[in-house]
Amino acid sequence: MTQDEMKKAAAQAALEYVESGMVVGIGTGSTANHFIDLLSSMKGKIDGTVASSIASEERLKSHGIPVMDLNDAGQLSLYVDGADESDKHLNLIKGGGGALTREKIVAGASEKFICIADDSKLVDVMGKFPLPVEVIPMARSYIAREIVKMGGQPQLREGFTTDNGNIILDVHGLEIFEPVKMEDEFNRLPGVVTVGLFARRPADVLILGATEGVKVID
Ligand SMILES: O=C[C@H](O)[C@H](O)[C@H](O)COP(=O)(O)O
Repeated sequence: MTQDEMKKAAAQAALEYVESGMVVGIGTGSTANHFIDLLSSMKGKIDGTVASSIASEERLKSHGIPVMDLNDAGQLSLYVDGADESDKHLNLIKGGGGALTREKIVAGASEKFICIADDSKLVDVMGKFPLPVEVIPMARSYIAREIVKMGGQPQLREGFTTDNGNIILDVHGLEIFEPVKMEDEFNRLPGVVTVGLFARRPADVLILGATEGVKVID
């Protein structure tokens, strides 16, 4: 099985959590794209979706799947999204595609968060994947200096602007032993919009595609 086939297998397994009449929160990235493509077979049964990025919104619409504004949707039953890394407690690093802020909002507004990934994403200690931080452009240098004081090596994601008009600093060299504490430390810095650590709102279920089949951790 290729890595992409594992992602698709995880996305297929997540479809089982979708029930008639639900409004489903939809993540961003290659694994979420598989989920969107598979969800099109159920588009007549669900009440709609809320997208976490412009890219996902466009893909949903291209399948004729209705997309709602989060402000009109109320609390969502389900959120399905990928991740860049997960630990065994289902704390996540997200934002490799730069969609972390809207993803964190939609995840926060959802009762259940199903994370779908291939099994290479499950790690003992997070941080090998550079931690994305969305930053207001005028705060770029200040936040970069603060990150260095915290022991990280920030790198500007060149030529990239988020859906919210901000920049991303990818932080290398971290070993994340206390994810909640680190999420709070980043959130305290004025100018940080969102850090891609999902520890205060981790996933509820992790579905991993693997060569030997799909594994579910909850
Ligand atoms: O901003 C992007 C998201 O957080 C993605 O969920 C994450 O980067 C994983 O993407 P992929 O499913 O392409 O590995």
